[in-house]
Amino acid sequence: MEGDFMLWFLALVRAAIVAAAVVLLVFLAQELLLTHDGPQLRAPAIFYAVQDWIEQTLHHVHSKSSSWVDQFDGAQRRQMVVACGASALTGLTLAVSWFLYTSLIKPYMVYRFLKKQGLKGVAFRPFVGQLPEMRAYVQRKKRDPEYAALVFPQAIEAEAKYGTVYLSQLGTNIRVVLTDPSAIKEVLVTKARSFEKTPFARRLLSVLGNGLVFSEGATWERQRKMITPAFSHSKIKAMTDVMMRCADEAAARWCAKLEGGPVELDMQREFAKLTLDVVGRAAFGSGDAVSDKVSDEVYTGLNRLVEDKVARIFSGVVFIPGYSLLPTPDNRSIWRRERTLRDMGLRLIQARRAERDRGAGKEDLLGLMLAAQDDQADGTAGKGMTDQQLLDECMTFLLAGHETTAILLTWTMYLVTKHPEYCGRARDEVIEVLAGRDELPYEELHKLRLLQCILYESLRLLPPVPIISRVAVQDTEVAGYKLPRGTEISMMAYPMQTRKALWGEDAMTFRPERFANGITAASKHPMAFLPFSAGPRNCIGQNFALTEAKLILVKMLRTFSLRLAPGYRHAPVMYITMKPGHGLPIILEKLEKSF
Ligand code: HEM
Repeated sequence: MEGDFMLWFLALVRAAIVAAAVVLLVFLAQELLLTHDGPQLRAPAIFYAVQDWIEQTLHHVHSKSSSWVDQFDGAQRRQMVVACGASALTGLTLAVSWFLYTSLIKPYMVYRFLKKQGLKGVAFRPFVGQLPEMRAYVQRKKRDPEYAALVFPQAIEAEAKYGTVYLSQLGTNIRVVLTDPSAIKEVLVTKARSFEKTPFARRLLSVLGNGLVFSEGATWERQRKMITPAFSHSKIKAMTDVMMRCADEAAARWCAKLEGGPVELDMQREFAKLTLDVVGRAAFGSGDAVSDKVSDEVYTGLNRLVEDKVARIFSGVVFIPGYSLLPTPDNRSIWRRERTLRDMGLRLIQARRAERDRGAGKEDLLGLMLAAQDDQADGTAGKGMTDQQLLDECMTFLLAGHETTAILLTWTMYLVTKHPEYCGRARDEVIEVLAGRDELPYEELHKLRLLQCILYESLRLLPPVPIISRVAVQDTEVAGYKLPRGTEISMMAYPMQTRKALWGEDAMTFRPERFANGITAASKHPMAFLPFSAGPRNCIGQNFALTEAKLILVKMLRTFSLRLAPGYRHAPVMYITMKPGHGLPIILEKLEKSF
C-alpha cells in the first residue's frame, strides 16, 4: 500500500515537472511570437495561477501537519526528499521565471510594442524605471521651497518633451500617460468597458477592499445601481440639515477658542474632522458628533497608512511580487492600521444593525445597504450584500467621502485667503442670498454663483484627485495607438486643467469667473475639467461633496474673518490625493457682526 503510494507520488511529481516545463516553454514561445507583429499580448494566466497558489499555500501552511511522514521507512523518506527537492526546484524555476516574466520580459515587451508605434517617452530601464528620478524629485521638493510650491513639475516637463500621450515607467510598471482630453474621453467614456481599475491602485488602497471604488463587472453594476438612489437630489436635500448642524457645531468649537482674540488653526486638520463628522452622521446615521478621539484615530491612521504605502513605492519594494504578503515590520504596521480602520467600520455597522433590530432603521446610505443585506437573508431580492461587502462599502464611503471633500475645502480656503478680494466678494454674496435669514434652504444654494465658481476654480487649479488610473482588460486602441491587454494608463488632470491651449492665456491664474457660464463654456473641450472623473465610473458623491463644501463655507464666511497665516508654506504633495504638505494655518477672528 505504502509502496503504491510512493510510486504514485513520484509519478505525479515527474508529471508535474514535465507539464510545468512544457507550459512554460509553450507560453514563452507564444508570447514571443504573438507580440512580434500585433497587439495580442496575452496575460500570463499560468503565472497568476501559480502566484495565487503560492499565496494560498503561504496562508495555510501553518495548519498543515507532517505526522503522516512518520509511517515511511528511511529509504522511502530519502526518495521523498529527492522528489520534494525536484518539486522545489521546479517550483523555484517557475517562481524565478514568473518573476523575470512579470518584472522584466513583459514590461519590456509592452514597452517595445508601444514604442514601435511611435509613442514617445522615457527610455526603458529594467526593474526601476524612473524610480531614481522620482526619489530625486521628492528630495528636491524637500530642499527647495520654490520647487516644492510647483504642482507636478516633472509631468509638465514630460508633456513639453513628449506631447499629451506618452510612455512612462515607474518600477516595473509601464504606463501610457494621457493629458489629452479626447484620449481621456476614449478611456473613461467611449471605451470604458475595455478598462478596469489597476491592481497597483487596488494594493495602495487595499483598506477599501472590494467596495464601489474597486469592484468590477456585474458586482460593480449591482452595487452602483443599489447605492445611486442614496445620492439623489432629494436624499442630499434631506442630508443638508445634518451638514448644517455639523458646520454649526464646528464653528461653535472654533468660536470657543477665540475668546482671547484671533487664533491660528490648522484648517486642513479641522476640515478633515468636520467632513468625517458629516459623512458619519449623514451617510451612516451615527447620532452624535464623531468624537475627537475617533476622528484623530481616523485622521492619523489614514494619513500614516497612505504615507507608508507611498514610501514603499519610492523604496521599490512594492514592485516585488508577493512582497505585500510577507510579515515584514512595515507590512505588519500597515495590516495593523488597516485593521484599526476596518474595526471602526465594523463597530458602526454593528451599532446600526442593533438599531435596525429594534425597528429603528434609517433611510440613509447604510440603511439602504443593510436593507439589501436583509433582502439577501430573506432570499426575496436576488443577490444582496455579504458582511464583507457591507464592510468594504462602509470603508469606501467613510474614507472616499471625507478625505477628498476636506481637501477641496482646504485648497479653497487657501485660494480665497490668498486672494482676499474673493473672500470679501463671496461673503457679500452669502449675505445677499441669506437676506437676513438664519439658514439657506437647499433650493437656494444655486444662487451662490460666485461660491460655485470658486469651488470649480479650486478643483481646476488644485484637484484633490489629480491622477486617475486604468488597465486595459482587452486589446484596444486609444488616440490611434494599439494597446495590448494589460497596458496601464495614467490620466493626469492637472496639466490638462492648466493648459493655455484649453483655458486661455490666464490658465495659471485664479479667476473663478471663467466658470460663470458653466463648466463646458469655461474651456475649449468638455473633458478638460476632470476633478470627479467622467463616464460610468465618475464620482457618485460629487453633489454630496459640493453641497457640503458650500454649506461649510457659508458658515465660515458669515461667522469669521479669515487670513492665511504668514507661516504657511505652499507645498502640494501627492499621497494618492493631493494636499498641502505642511497643513493650512489660517488665522480666524470672529466677525464683529455675524450674518
Ligand atoms: C471634492 C470631493 C471629491 C472628489 C474630488 C472626488 C473625486 C473622485 C474621482 C476622481 C473618482 C473616480 C476615481 C477613479 O475612477 O479612479 C471618484 C469616485 C468615487 N467617489 Fe469621489 N470624490 C469626491 C467626493 C466623494 C464623496 C463625498 C463620496 C461619498 C460620499 C465619494 C465617493 C466616491 C465613490 C464611491 C467613487 C467610486 C464610484 C464608482 O466607481 O462607481 N466621493 N471620486
